Amino acid sequence: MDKQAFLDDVSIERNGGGPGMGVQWGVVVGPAHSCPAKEEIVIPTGAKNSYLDNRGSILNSVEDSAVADSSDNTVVRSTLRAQMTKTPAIAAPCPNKGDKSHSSPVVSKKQIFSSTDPSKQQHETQCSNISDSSGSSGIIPRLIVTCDSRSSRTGPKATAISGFSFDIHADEESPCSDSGFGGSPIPPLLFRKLSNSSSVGLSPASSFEESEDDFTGSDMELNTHPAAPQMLCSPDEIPGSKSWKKVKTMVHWSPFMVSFKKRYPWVQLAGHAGNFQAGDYGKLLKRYCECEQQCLQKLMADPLRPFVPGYYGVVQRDEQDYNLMDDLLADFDSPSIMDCKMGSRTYLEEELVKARERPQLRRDMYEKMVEVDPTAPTAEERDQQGVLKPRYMQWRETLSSTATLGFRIEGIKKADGTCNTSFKKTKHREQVKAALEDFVDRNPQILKSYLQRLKELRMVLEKSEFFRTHEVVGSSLLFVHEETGQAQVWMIDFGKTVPLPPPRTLDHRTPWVEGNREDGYLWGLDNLIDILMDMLPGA
Ligand SMILES: O=P(O)(O)O[C@H]1[C@H](O)[C@@H](OP(=O)(O)O)[C@H](OP(=O)(O)O)[C@@H](OP(=O)(O)O)[C@H]1O
Ligand SMILES: Nc1ncnc2c1ncn2[C@@H]1O[C@H](COP(=O)(O)OP(=O)(O)O)[C@@H](O)[C@H]1O
Repeated sequence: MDKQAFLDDVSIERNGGGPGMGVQWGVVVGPAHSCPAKEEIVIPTGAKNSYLDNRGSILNSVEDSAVADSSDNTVVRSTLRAQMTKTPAIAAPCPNKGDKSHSSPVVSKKQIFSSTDPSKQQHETQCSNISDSSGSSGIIPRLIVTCDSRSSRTGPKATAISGFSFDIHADEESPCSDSGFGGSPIPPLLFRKLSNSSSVGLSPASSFEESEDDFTGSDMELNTHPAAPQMLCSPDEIPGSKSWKKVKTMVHWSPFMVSFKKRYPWVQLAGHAGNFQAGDYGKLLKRYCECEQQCLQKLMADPLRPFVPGYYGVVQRDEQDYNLMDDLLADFDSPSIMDCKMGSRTYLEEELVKARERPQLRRDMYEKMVEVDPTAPTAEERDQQGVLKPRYMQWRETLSSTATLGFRIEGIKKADGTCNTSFKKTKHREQVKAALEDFVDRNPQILKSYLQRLKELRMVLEKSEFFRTHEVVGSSLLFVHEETGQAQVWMIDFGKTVPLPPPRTLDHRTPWVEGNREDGYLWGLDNLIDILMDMLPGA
């Protein structure tokens, strides 16, 4: 079986049998805040799709596996692992796009691959209708004031309070930055990021299991369902366990000619739940966001190309558009992963403007705030049980190292299976250093590899036309290494990376004042490199 069929629509064809014969789907679902799967639900093949759609919020970090039962029926079991991410999303519109729906060009698979050729990329930037805010809106306070405390909250529907719209259903918001800044309406309960401190977030330092391998049928048609990156997961499948490998070896030599090839574990460390699906082998589908599409497309023709996931265009699955990109974990067997959100600012300037024009109170953000620090909300905010998104974002920035170092750790998952997304208060240099030391297990080789890669990245960033001409906000560096010493870093998440109106450029180091659009990305990278240098033996 080729890679194409891998992780595509499922049909298992036994020798002489029809598609789907004897297939059952066992979906193991765990609570969103804990990694290991808990409860098992067997779903008939036909029902799987809608089930998965409905449970999109738990569809991350999953893998495929197959076993052959004693009666020679091939059974595909799908284990859905609760993710380390935020709540579900259906689409991911770009910043400054009022319309959450979109009609993007959907390309065929042939087209997808031709789109990787930068010379053929003719798609003009559509995301550039972002006004230059400098000087256009008069005096703009850096910190957004909260609502009038005399206002009352009247119920679950959006309510106007002293000129603010109370947006109780934050879940209705776009994951691509629009939300809470006067964002546009989208279907209810579809979008929201799951805070790692919120009730739907992850428990800190949780551990989880990963299936090591996967299977393909070389002599039979086997496609896994697109909506379900899957894994087999049972309580005894602890990391490093070889028992499952044995089963698969057995299947490999079964009369059904199932063959296996190496399958890597996939983990989503941060971001919006339900945003990702498995693509063909080594590829990921990320829910479509026009801004991200534009960025990735341009990046394929920029010197930064080796530092971002390969991008293959827009694909449609179950009437949903996705950006198809490389899965950066594909070349790793047992990776340790870290997501660092770069920059000194985590919201776009245009979002501030929107927030002033159409302020919306966010109860979910208020709750996330209170969960971390009950004393954080002002009296007014307590009264309103809501905060404005910019206020929340700025609070997060000053609570963490974003404001002081220009980056923050969002999550770490180590090869030993432990994961930690509880870095909201990791603020000071020494705290960050301790977390980084733990991440690399004080392994100087890994440290050096990371440093080399980051220095290369910095060099390329400094000469990248793309970087110079974009405000890069909310983008992360994804660190991936394994014990062998292999260590890589990539830039990911361009959902809030927007072009500047020509001929403006940024140096990404100048401190931000509203209007200058600076994002502090390189300042953060300088600090990150400096801390890592400090960790070198003898430093
Ligand atoms: O990390 P926590 O504290 O949960 O806060 C999140 C992050 O700041 C998200 O930024 P990022 O996407 O850069 O991770 C942001 O998404 P966007 O600004 O992208 O939309 C979420 O806004 P909402 O999606 O509006 O909830 C916000 O709730
Ligand atoms: N190309 C990729 N390859 C592997 N993992 C990825 C890739 N892109 C994202 N991830 C995983 O998903 C997480 C969230 O990604 P991100 O793009 O920030 O999502 P969102 O836009 O929902 O915030 C990352 O922390 C990482 O763990």
